[in-house]
Amino acid sequence: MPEHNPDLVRLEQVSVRFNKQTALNTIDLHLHDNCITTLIGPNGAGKTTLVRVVLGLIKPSTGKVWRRPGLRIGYMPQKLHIDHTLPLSVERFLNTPKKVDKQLMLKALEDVGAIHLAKHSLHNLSGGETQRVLLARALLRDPELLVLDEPVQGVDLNGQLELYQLISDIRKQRRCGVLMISHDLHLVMASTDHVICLNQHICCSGNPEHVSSDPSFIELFGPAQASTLALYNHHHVHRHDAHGDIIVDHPQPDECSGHHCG
Ligand SMILES: Nc1ncnc2c1ncn2[C@@H]1O[C@H](COP(=O)(O)OP(=O)(O)OP(=O)(O)O)[C@@H](O)[C@H]1O
Repeated sequence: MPEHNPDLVRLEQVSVRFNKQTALNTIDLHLHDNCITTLIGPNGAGKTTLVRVVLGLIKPSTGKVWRRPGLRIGYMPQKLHIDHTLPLSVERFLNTPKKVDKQLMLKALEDVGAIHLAKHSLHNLSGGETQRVLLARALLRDPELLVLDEPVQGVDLNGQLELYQLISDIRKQRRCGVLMISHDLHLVMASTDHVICLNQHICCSGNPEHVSSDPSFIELFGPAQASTLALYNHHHVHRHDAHGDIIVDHPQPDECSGHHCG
């Protein structure tokens, strides 16, 4: 039997220029089944542009894009743009613009913990509930690749952690690939396999611990952010002995978690 190719999307030496401005510079990127890749970078770094290239909405000025033939992509936008004067239930929203299979819709709502919201008005949902409904909509196509543009925007801290956990669970259940944009590496650390730090070009990439100690990450985000991350790492790198007492494991500075996507 031929071996299953885990690649979903490959970008090779992709550059995007708008007029004379370079938004992306020679980007190499592989997205795989069952792997969460997070894009971080300052405002204007090209994160949304990169997502749009992956979605096929922007053609690169130079470089190559390959997608698995027939690839099903579920996309969760940053914000919901709807007319607040129109009454719209969650169920109806999920059936717009095209009616979807009811079982699929219920399964998607169940997977995001929002089945109880099916009949609710979309306009009365909290920030976290709205994001769950948007995520359910992205799941309707049974995607092989989920693309999430700042999925926790407008959500309080606890809600953000819950959403990242949910994204992690969805990946585990469906074994799909995930590409998401985040502004906050320390919140997303536990729920990502691979981080790409972008500032027009890829400044550094790897597992979250590796990226957080990379000099170019520290240069981009400043030492304060990096030391918060270092603290966060230390808090989480410990085990408990038979009595429940903490045994601290000291990580090596550039230790790799050994995780390989795919
Ligand atoms: N359609 C466009 N035409 C011209 N310039 C664009 C276009 N889209 C994006 N840009 C420019 O490209 C650069 C990268 O924008 P992009 O939205 O990809 O950044 P980002 O990292 O997603 O930013 P943010 O974190 O602020 O959302 C910016 O300088 C932006 O002004």
